[in-house]
Amino acid sequence: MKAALVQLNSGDDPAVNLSLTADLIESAAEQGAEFVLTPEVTNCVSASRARQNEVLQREDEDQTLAALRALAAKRSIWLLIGSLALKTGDADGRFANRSFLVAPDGSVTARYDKIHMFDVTISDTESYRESTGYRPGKAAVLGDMGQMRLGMTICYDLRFPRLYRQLAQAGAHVLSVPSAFSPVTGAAHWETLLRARAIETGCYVLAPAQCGTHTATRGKSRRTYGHSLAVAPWGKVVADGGADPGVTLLDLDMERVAQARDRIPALDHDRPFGDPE
Ligand SMILES: O=C(O)CNC(=O)[C@H](CS)NC(=O)CCC(=O)C(=O)O
Repeated sequence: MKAALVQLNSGDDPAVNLSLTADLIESAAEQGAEFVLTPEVTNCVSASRARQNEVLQREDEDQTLAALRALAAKRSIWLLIGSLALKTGDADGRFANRSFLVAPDGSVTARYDKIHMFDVTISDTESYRESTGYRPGKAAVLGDMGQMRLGMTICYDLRFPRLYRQLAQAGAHVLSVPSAFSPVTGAAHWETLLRARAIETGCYVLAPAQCGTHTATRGKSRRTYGHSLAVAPWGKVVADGGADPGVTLLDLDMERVAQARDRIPALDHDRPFGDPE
């Protein structure tokens, strides 16, 4: 199966982001992609709670979701919408950071809310408090794509290997990690962590990413690392989206999943052990 990673530089206007995203998905489909993946917060990258309250919608009213479902159906492709920022109706006003797996008939077959929140101080000038704006999900999700199963994760989840192991042991062949990684941690950790998750699980790892400089909030712009990556089950990087928005194609070969697991059956070799003595 041919897959495509869509790399975006989403701003804080969902209508503009939708139009750019749809163009890139169309281009991927033109080039033969049957499975297209977009990054975390495809619909809106903004650090302004006021702006988010103004432009974000609930899932049942969200224009991006409706339009991308229609596009998947029109092109008859599988589509992973890496995530959408959505209103939830919760009393505390927090949003959901939710990933959608859309089938070629346009139906949503799986949805996953990001579990691990990026509440991190990277340096004196750079910190993130994701849990202020978003409510964390509580459940791991495996999407059914017929011949293969997709373990759905988002961005900072990447640092929690237990989630990936459980998804693989529950049947995942492919793991999605749509992201908006920081440039600093991206340069230091991104490729290594993605390759490790692929090697540990014998899964393909598909990580479409946000890139570049995003809309500024109170004079402070946010930057993301780019380099959408695809890693094969033996650990080789088979696609790299570079620094700019665009589409990167790759082949998914389920034989390679079986081969990697035959050679190193570590997924079946867990043994019980107690707390460290
Ligand atoms: O802010 C939003 O609207 C959506 N959420 C994100 O972009 C999140 C929280 S700021 N980004 C990450 O998880 C980056 C993780 C990362 O960079 C690392 O693990 O090193």
